[in-house]
Amino acid sequence: MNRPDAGASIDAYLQQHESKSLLRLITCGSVDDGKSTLLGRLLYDTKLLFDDQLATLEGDSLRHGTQNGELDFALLVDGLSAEREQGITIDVAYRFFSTDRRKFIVADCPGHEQYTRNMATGASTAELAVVLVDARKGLLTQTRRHTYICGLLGIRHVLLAVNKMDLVDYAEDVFRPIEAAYRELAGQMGIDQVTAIPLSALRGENISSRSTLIDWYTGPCLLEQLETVQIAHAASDLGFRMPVQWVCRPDQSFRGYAGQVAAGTLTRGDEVVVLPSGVRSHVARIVTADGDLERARTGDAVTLTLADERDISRGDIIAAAAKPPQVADQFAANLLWMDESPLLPGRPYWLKIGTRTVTAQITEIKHKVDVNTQERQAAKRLLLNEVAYCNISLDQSIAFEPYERCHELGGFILIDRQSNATVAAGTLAFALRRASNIHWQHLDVDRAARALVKGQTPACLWFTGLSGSGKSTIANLVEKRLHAMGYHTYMLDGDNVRHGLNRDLGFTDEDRVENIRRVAEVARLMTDAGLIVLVSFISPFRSERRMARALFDAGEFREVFVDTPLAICEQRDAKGLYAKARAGNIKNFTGIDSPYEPPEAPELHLQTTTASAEVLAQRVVDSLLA
Ligand SMILES: Nc1ncnc2c1ncn2[C@@H]1O[C@H](COP(=O)(O)OS(=O)(=O)O)[C@@H](OP(=O)(O)O)[C@H]1O
Ligand SMILES: Nc1ncnc2c1ncn2[C@@H]1O[C@H](COP(=O)(O)OP(=O)(O)O)[C@@H](O)[C@H]1O
Repeated sequence: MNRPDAGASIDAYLQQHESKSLLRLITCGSVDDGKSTLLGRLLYDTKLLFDDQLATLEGDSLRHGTQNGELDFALLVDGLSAEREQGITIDVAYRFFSTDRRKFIVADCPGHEQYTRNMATGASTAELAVVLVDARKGLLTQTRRHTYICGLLGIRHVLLAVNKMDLVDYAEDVFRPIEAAYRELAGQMGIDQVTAIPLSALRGENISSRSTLIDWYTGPCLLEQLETVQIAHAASDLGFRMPVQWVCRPDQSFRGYAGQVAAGTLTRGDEVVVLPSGVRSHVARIVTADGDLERARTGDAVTLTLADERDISRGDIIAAAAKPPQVADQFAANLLWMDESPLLPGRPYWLKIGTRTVTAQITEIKHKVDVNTQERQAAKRLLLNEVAYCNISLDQSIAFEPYERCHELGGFILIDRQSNATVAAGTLAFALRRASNIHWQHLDVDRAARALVKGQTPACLWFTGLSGSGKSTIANLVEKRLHAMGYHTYMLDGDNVRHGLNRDLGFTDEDRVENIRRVAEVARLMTDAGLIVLVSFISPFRSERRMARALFDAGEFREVFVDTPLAICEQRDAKGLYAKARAGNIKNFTGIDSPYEPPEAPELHLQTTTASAEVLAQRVVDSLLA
C-alpha cells in the first residue's frame, strides 16, 4: 500500500515508511522539457494517485485538449492556477511519495530563468538531480545553469532524463551525443555520478518499466534507478555543532538552548564551547519532547542545558570543545545573484547563515563564471542569475564550516536591508587568512582624550542632495562659522576628494558605492581624531548613507538633506553639467539617468527654495550646538 491515507499528515505518512531509505531529489530542466509530465507519469504508473485526483485529471485533460483525449500528466502536477494560465511551473513544490523499496521527497522546480532562485532553494536540500533535456534540443543554457547550481550546492548524483525520445524515433544516435556532452559538462562541475536514460514521459517508455521500444538501451529505467541509486555521503569527521535556534526559558529554574544538530554527535557530560564568544561549559542534559537523551546525533532536534550559567543567544554555535569549528570574518565564497538590481561590491547586505544574521559586504568579485562556457570573466557588478567567486567581509566573526563539509554552517543567503528580499545564495569556501592575522591595535590616547583637548564633541555633518542643490555652498558657510567660533573642523567635498583619494572612481553605481564607503571611513577616522567633519557628497543611495551612519556612535552622525528640485538645480547649472548630461555628453548623471534616493528621516531637511544659504547654514550650526 503506497498511497498516503487521505487526511493523514506528511509526517505520519513518512513514519509509516520509516524503515525505507529516503531519497531527496530535485527535478530540473528547461521549460517544456516535460518535467511535470514526467512526475505525473511516475505518480500514475506507481499508482500513487487518489481516485478523485484521477477523475479530475481525466476531466481536465479533456477540457484542455492538449493530448488528443489522452491523459495530460502535466495538468496533474502544475497545480497552481497561475501556472496553468501561463503554462509554466512557478514555485518549488515539494512532493512526497513512496514505493515498496524507497520513499522520496521531490522538489519540483521551475524551468524559467527568472526562477533560478527557486531552483537553488530546491537544490540546497537534494541528494540527486533529475535533469531533463528534450531529445530534439539537447543541452540548453538552462541545462548548463541548473547543472552548475547543482554542482555548486553539493549535488554529486545526476539522472539525465533524455525525454521525448518518441519524437526522434527512439534513435540511439540522437541519445548518445547528448549523453556524452552532458557527462563532460557534469564532470567539469564536479558531478561524477551520471546515469543517462532515454525515455518518453508522455508515452511511459522507460519510466516505471524498461521500454521494449528502446532495445539498444540496457540500463535501468527511471524508477529502478531512483529506487536503487546509492548516495555516497561524504564521511564526516566533524565534531558536534549545533546552531542555537532559540533560548528556552519557561521559568527561573530552566534555561535551555534549542536547535538542530548540524554535525557530529554529543554525549551528556561532554565539554562544549560556545562560538564566537569562546566560553566553555559541560552539557548537563539533552532534552527532547520524548524525554532526555544520553546522546544526540546529526539531524536531531534537541534542547541542551549546560552545567554553568552562560550568556548564549540565538545565532551562537555550540560545538565540541575538543574539535571546534573555525571562527572568521572574511571569506572566499561562491555566490548566485538572484535579484533584479545588481550586486554592488561594498554595499552592506544582511547575511544569514545557520541561525545567525550579520552585516556583510562583498569586498571583491574575483571573477564571474559564464555558465555556458565555464569561462571566468572579470566583473565589477553581478546581474540577475549570474554566479561569481567573491571575497566577502562580515562586521563580526562567525563560526562556520566550508560548505562542502557542512551545508548548514557553510551555506548562506544575502538579504537586501531595505526591501528584505533574498538577493543571493552562497557557499563559503574558506576563511581568508588575513581575517585572523589583522588585530585591532590598542591605542592609549583614545578618541575621548583627543576630543577633550580640542574642547568639543566630535560630529559628522553629512550633506546629501543633487548636484547643484547647494551642499557645498551651505557646508562652506557652516564650516566658516564653526571655525570662527574656535571649533576644529574639516570639510570633505565630493569634487575635491575625487581628485585625490578617489581619483580611480567614476559614476557607475558600484563606483559611487565605493566612493561613499571610503569617504565614510575617512570621516569616521576624523571624528576619532576629535574633529567636526562636514561631508558634502551627492551620496545618492539610502543604503550607503545608512552604512555611513552605522560607523558612528549614536547622535554623532547628522544627515542634512539639501532639498532642491531637479528643475531648479538644472536652472542654476553652475558648472554646466546638466546641459551636458541632457545633451548626452555625460552618462549616469544624478537626476537625469542615475537615481537619487531622498532621505526618509534626515536630522535636518533644508529647502533651498524657501530660505537663503545663510539662513540654512545658521540652522545647521544652531542644531549642532543645541
Ligand atoms: N555623472 C555624474 N553624476 C553626478 N555628478 C557628477 C557626474 N559627473 C561629474 N559629476 C561631478 O561630481 C560631483 C559629485 O561627486 P560625488 O562624489 O559627490 O558623487 S557621489 O556621491 O558618488 O554620487 C558633482 O559635484 P556637485 O555638483 O558638487 O554635487 C559633479 O560636479
Ligand atoms: N538657498 C540656497 N542654498 C544653497 N545654494 C543656493 C541657494 N540658492 C541658490 N543657490 C546657488 O546654488 C548653487 C549650488 O551649488 P553648490 O553649492 O556647488 O551645490 P552642490 O555642492 O550641491 O553641487 C550655488 O551657485 C548657490 O549660490
